[in-house]
Amino acid sequence: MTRLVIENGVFVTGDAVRPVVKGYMAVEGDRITELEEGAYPGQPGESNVQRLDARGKLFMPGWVNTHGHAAMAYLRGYGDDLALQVWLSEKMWPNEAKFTAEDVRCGTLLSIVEMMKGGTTTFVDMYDHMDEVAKAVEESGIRAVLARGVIGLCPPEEQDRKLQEAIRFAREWNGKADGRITTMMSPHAPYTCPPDYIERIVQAAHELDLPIHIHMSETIREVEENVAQYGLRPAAHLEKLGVFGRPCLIAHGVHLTDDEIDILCRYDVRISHNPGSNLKLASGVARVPDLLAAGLLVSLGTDSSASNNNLDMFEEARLAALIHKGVSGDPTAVPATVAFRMGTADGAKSLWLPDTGVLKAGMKADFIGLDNNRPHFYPRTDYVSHIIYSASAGDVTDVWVNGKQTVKNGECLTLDEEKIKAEFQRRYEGIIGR
Ligand SMILES: CSC[C@H]1O[C@@H](n2cnc3c(O)ncnc32)[C@H](O)[C@@H]1O
Ligand SMILES: [Zn+2]
Repeated sequence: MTRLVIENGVFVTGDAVRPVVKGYMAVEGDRITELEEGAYPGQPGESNVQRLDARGKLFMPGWVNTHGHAAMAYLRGYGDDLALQVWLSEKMWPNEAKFTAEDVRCGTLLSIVEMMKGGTTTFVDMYDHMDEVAKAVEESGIRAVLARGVIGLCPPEEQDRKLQEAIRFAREWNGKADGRITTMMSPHAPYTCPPDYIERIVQAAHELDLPIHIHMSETIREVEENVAQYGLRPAAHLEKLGVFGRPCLIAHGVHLTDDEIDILCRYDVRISHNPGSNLKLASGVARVPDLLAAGLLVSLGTDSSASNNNLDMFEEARLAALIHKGVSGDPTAVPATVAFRMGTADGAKSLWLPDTGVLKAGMKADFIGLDNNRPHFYPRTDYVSHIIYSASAGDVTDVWVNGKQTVKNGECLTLDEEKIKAEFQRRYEGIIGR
């Protein structure tokens, strides 16, 4: 087996024991095997070693994007400046209904190129035509946690069909692509899935032993309608339906009361914080400092490029570090170190991926290299501060996932970016004209 040794680099590890290592990192197969200070000593008579001089490079764990809908790239810049319900029902859903499986494949590939080039090594996708998404993940080399999102506002036969499809997809793809794909069950939201349908999805998640991913409490309107319709706020409603009896990741969680935070704590529910999408749709600002103080696991997601409008996790981490300071008046509300952890280690934990999100011997080799020689990386002071407050996706030069390089010198090695962009634009024009 070839051993890759990246030497003379700066490694921002995400590991509390050794946050920064100036030295070398060895990778064998899909794992990091060594991460040590100083010069690489070599080994007597060593062969099969690929040595990479990383002078001027800064390495960190790849970003973990815990919520999104990759194929919605087609709707980037379409339906801007609207609130969630109007945006969904008048702009997104009518156009998404026209997407073919092939459209989803190509849209997902475009988003994967964007994510990988921007330093994301793991992403969550909740969508339709998920076989195509899984194939795109397999081909690209990225890691993903995938779920067929189901909306139950339809006749019973269609509900059944969607649920069966979600079950089949989740069963068939879990652990595939060398273990890079895992799956979840995903009722879209309490306002799009009737209670009995959610209960059936929960039952399926129990049978498959899989987590649940769901949008929850994104807008005030949705919370008020939940109370009006079911007499409960969303957290109590989903608790009653058994959703939190499974490992669960909720997207958004913007409008939560103290009692709801208590419910989420009781079940160790994970929260994907999507600040960019929440700001753009004017949904509000999640109580992240309170969620963190309560001991909840909070990670970062972009949501789709139709509500963001990019998939840049540097931006999401910076927004998380900035908006909670602005809203609370407390400059320590979300420090840079916390924003970094939310986008990396806590993202991985939120997805039940214990072997990624941190650079350390024994972990999966999911990491990114940044050009550390750009002006905004000076002075050489606090690297985490520079990553959160100064860096951007364009600084990423190299990406490895599961020990394989997927981006080199800013070029995607596994996918043909130019071909994907050309096909994407052709398909976009077809979708809009349909
Ligand atoms: C059933 S597939 C996923 C579904 O989710 C929709 N969606 C995209 N962004 C959001 C959001 O911020 N809140 C709720 N739903 C969202 C998307 O349009 C798909 O139909
Ligand atoms: Zn979403």
